[in-house]
Amino acid sequence: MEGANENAMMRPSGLRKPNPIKMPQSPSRGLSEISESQSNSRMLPPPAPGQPNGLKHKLTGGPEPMPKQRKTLAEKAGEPIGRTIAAPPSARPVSTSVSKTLAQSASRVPSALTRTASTSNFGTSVPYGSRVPSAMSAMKSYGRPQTSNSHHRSASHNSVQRPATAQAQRSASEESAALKEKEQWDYESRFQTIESQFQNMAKKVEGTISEKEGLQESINQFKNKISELESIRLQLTTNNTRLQTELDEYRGKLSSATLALEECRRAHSFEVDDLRRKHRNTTEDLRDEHRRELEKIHKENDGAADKSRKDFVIEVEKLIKLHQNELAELQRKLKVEVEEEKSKRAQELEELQKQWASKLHGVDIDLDAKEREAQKVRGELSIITTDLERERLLKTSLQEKLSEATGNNITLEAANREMKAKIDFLESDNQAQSNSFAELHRRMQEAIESAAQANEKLRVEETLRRKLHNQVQELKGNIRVFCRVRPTFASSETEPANIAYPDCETDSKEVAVRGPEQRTALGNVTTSNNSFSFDRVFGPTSQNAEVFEEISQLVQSALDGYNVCIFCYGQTGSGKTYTMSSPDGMIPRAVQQIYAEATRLEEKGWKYRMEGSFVEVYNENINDLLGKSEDLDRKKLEIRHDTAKKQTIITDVTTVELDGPDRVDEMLKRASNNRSVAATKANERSSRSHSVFILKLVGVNSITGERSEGTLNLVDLAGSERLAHSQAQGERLKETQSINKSLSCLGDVINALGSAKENAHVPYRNSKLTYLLQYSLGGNSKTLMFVMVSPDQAHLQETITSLKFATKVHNTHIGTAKKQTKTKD
Ligand SMILES: Nc1ncnc2c1ncn2[C@@H]1O[C@H](COP(=O)(O)OP(=O)(O)OP(=O)(O)O)[C@@H](O)[C@H]1O
Repeated sequence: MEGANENAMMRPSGLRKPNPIKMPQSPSRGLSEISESQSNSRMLPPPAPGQPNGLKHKLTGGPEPMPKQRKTLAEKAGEPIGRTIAAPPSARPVSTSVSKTLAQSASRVPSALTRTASTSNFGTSVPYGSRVPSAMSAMKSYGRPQTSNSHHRSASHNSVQRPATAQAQRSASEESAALKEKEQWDYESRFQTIESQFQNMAKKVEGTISEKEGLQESINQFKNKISELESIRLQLTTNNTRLQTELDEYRGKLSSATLALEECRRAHSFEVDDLRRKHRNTTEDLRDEHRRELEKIHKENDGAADKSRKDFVIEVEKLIKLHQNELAELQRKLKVEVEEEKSKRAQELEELQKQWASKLHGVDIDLDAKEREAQKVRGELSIITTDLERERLLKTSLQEKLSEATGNNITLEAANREMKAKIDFLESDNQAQSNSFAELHRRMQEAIESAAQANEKLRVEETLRRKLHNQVQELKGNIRVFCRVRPTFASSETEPANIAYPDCETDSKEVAVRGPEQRTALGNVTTSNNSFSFDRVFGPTSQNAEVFEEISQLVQSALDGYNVCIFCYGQTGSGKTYTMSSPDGMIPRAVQQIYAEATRLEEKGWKYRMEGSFVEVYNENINDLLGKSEDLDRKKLEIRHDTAKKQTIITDVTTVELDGPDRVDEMLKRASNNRSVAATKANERSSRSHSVFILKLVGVNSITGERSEGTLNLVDLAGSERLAHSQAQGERLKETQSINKSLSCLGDVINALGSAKENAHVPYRNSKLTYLLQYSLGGNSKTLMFVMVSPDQAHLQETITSLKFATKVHNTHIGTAKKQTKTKD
């Protein structure tokens, strides 16, 4: 039993398990200590008779040597461990199955020989504990489950658990024995480790040997194959020689056969030529015979052919008709299709045209936009070019100025030097200069003060002048009458009337007109002497300037804030328009004077604003002479009165701000043009309507705070000839009637104004003219009437009538005029 245990305890390395201390062992523990390799060695079959272990050596085929007798642990206890491991037993039992597998694998691995060579020295070249990569990889590829390290780890693990089991079984009192036992177990674990390492190495050696065997086997196989191939080669060489001989024989036969064939071919060609010749002759004979027979048949068949031809023609005609019908049908269908196609195409074309047109339109728009952009760019370019040119010019001028300035600078420097010299000179007498400067300053102050006093005096005097002026005007009467006789024309067909100016050298207030001859009942011819007296009489030689001098006082009154009305009365052609609206007439002169006076008054603190409008009263309608000519007699203008402000307003009338004397010329021209356009409808429009030039003057004195609002009305009345004398009819009659009415109303108004009764009714509303001039006639205004007289004998009666009417006006005394002024609070 002990011997069996000893065998079981034998390790593959040949080392015995140390067992110096007798320990009770359990069967399970003994089993756990048996390694796989041990198990394998124990499972080997019993050795055959005559063989040490019953196995044959794989390479040599000889009997497997008996495993070396291993020393017991007690025997090896004194030997060093490293030596035992470094020199493992050369002959190790090898597992047959493993060797076979390795040999088979080696035949598949090309580098097996190399590896075999390297592994042959493994036992001596690989030190303890080192890893051999090739051996390891080989082992891995053969499906070995564990590396030497892992095996080592499991062994270590077992060694740790074992003392714990032993410790559980020992008694607590034998501590020293336990210590010894522990040391012994340490040795045990070390032996186990060494054992497992040995096993790994043995396995590696086994693998290498198997590889070697496999390779040897392969070499033998190759050798066999080479000998086989050598025998095949020898056989083929023999065959080749035989075949070469045969080939030579066949070549000889072939040349003889070729010669025979050539001869046959020649003979055959001769035969063929003969046959061809014969055939040609035969063919010719047959053709002649056939031609003859054909001619014969033709002759026989001509009749039948005619008939069949006719049938054929009929058939063809039928077919043609059928074909034509089909063709017509097809043409009709084709036409319909063509029509449909055409309409379809036309629609498509239309759509395309529309699309194209829209595209074209878009392109046009784009083009326009581009063109505009181009124009804009061109404009900008031209502006830039202009700017550039200007800049260039500026640069040139600046350069010139610079050179000039440089010159000036030099001059100034020279002057400066001169001045410095002068200053140096003057500084020498500085005190005297200062005194004289102070004296000069004092004198200047005195002069300024006296100028201010003078200005103040002037303002006071201006106010006084206005007062005195008004008093003078009042003394003269608020309605004055001037008479003007126009010169006779050389071209005049009538005799001049007998008009005398008795006091033309002195006062020029009287005019004497010798009346027409009258025959008395006794047959005597007498003439009446009509003498008239007015505020002023202007003879035919008088000029507009002279006339204006007299009325300029009234214009001044308008500036001073009075309503002034100057009107011309007289028959057609007596010179009313000439006096009023000619280039040097009253209207332009009045405006010029107003401007001159307004400018003069500016230094006295007055600032004037002037507005002008020009209307006509025609057939009791108000027309705007500064408006559109086509609006004449169509556009209705209304007269409104502001009773509080005593002002007259005409609705929708054109008002022009007269910011310069030239503007009045424009106004007069425009009015004249409008009237001439209207004259095409009714002859001599200016003669048949009253024109009223209205100039509103608003002045403000910024020093005194005074404010004045005056109106200057310059009225050119229509011709005053009597209805009986004018012999007018139709439209002209209507015109004349309205003129006479308005003139009559004017007389009535003046008469009413001159009546002694206070607050007497003044019939302004009876005519448009008097209604328009309501605030310019009467107590609150200054009125001047020009009675214009024709010097012609033919107009004598009208002249006397006009002069009588003027005398009536002159004899009217109108109340005191009131100034339209306001003062600042
Ligand atoms: N003082 C004058 N000196 C020179 N020519 C004059 C004078 N007065 C009038 N005339 C001329 O006499 C003509 C008629 O004058 P004007 O047209 O002024 O008359 P009128 O009274 O305005 O006539 P109507 O009533 O038709 O307008 C014009 O050719 C004008 O130049």
